[in-house]
Amino acid sequence: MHPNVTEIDHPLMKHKLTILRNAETTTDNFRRVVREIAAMMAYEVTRDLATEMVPITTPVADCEAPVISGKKLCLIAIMRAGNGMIDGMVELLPGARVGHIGLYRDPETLEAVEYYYKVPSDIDERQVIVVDPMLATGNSASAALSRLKEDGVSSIKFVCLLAAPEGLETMAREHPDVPILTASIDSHLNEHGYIVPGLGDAGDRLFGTR
Ligand SMILES: O=P(O)(O)OC[C@H]1O[C@H](OP(=O)(O)OP(=O)(O)O)[C@H](O)[C@@H]1O
Ligand SMILES: O=c1cc[nH]c(=O)[nH]1
Ligand SMILES: [Mg+2]
Repeated sequence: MHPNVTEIDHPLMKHKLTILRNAETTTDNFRRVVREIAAMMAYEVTRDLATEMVPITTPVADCEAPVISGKKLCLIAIMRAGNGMIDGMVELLPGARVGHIGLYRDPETLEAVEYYYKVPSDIDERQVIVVDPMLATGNSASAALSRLKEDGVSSIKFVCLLAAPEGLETMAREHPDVPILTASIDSHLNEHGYIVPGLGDAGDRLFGTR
């Protein structure tokens, strides 16, 4: 198992995940709840950001108060489904830059195929948070992380809604240095590489393409 995995244990998160898992949830509800969960995950994944004290004046007194310091943030969405999480995260992190990596999973081989790559030019100086709702075989996430490391990124975290044990194994083998935050570790992958019980195809459910 991966050395640094955090599974969020919170009733609000579990409740919202159940809405996503339910096959009867409509596209507009699915999209809205992904955005809400993503905001909660932004809160959780930034828990250890550095702060520094700055002098301010409240209506009552002068004081020193904390503000975020250290490396600037960059969110990276793995397209398509990762895009669904960006809006919720930037609501909490309005100063973050956003990059995109286009990857699709070949349905036969389950290998990740890259079709797009656009990230900020100073990506190597930023704290990077890669987001994708699904970690199934882990091939897509692993390819995205390898691509970012080629560009000199040294400080990376990975955030997903659902993780399969198989994907966590891939990440443990290929990226043990990258902390993973997930809303749930599910049971296993089925014969088509889908997470069980899962929520189906996240991209199709977000964008209504099936
Ligand atoms: O861990 P893996 O086995 O690589 O599977 C996970 C990937 O599959 C989904 O993307 P998909 O290929 O369906 O593309 P889409 O987001 O465009 O639908 C999902 O959003 C991940 O990127
Ligand atoms: O269950 C899965 C596996 C990969 N991609 C998805 O969207 N869902
Ligand atoms: Mg898909």
